[in-house]
Amino acid sequence: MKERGKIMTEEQKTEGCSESACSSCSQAGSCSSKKVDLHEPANAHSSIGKVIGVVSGKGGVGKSLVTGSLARQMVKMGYKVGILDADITGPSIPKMYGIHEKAQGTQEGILPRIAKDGTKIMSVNLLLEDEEAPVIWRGPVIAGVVKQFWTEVMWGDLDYLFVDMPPGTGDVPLTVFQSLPVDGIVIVTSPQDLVKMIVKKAYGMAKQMNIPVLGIVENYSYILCPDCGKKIHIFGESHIDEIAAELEVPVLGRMPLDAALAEVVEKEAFYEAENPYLEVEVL
Ligand SMILES: Nc1ncnc2c1ncn2[C@@H]1O[C@H](COP(=O)(O)OP(=O)(O)OP(=O)(O)O)[C@@H](O)[C@H]1O
Repeated sequence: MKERGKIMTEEQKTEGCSESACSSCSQAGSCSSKKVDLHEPANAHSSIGKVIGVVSGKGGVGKSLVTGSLARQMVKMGYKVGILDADITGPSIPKMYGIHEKAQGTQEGILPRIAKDGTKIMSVNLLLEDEEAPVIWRGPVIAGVVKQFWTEVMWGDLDYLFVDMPPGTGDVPLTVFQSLPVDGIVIVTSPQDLVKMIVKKAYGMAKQMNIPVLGIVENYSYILCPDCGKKIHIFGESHIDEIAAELEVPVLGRMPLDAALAEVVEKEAFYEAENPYLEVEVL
């Protein structure tokens, strides 16, 4: 199926035939170019409503914080939520939620850890002997682990599974997009001009994989002066509206650098985090 150096889109996987053409084609029975579904089956003990990827074109823009915030929002609305930490070399989700115990396994799969607000979490840090040990694995091994977080983790009943992706458009996002039935992605960005190009790369990748972009979140948009309440745009003027209009996707929030959010992460108590800057109803 794979062509060297090319991402295969859903259309390309059918090698030129459209799905609707298949049913009326005289060679339908013997044809080898039928649409191939590369999605891996979830674990038999998982029943997952929507899978939402949280991506960023570059590192450090607050992707994990946004993943957690989206999860919190859905938990507060009464949904059953999980977070699959696909950021294998820089996992931060378990620590944010104060989880340091290892995940347990049974004959049938691996059990995610459950945070104090009920969010189910799986991360490589829940499997490593020493959570501070670096993960020095090659791309295909990392991608394989992410796939196992889908096929071997017993997620149970979830309305939403958020996938905290590693930054960029490398091996792991590609594996996630190809192997998991991702319903949509949220792109996290920061205000610098350079980011425009980077957002377009993340958007372009999702587009090529036929995955809807649900919206963009701009982080580090401003700081609020504690004395006069004025918004100070430390990274310069925002380009988010321009980008969103060009790509025809909604802006889901503009987050300031916020001491309360930083504190709840430092306290490892994200299960009680409030993020009032995201305008997300239902994803
Ligand atoms: N709006 C914010 N206000 C305060 N602190 C923030 C904000 N956004 C992110 N941070 C803090 O900045 C740090 C980096 O954020 P985070 O880990 O979410 O980034 P990331 O994009 O996931 O990073 P990486 O690309 O390395 O995975 C964290 O300590 C986080 O708590």
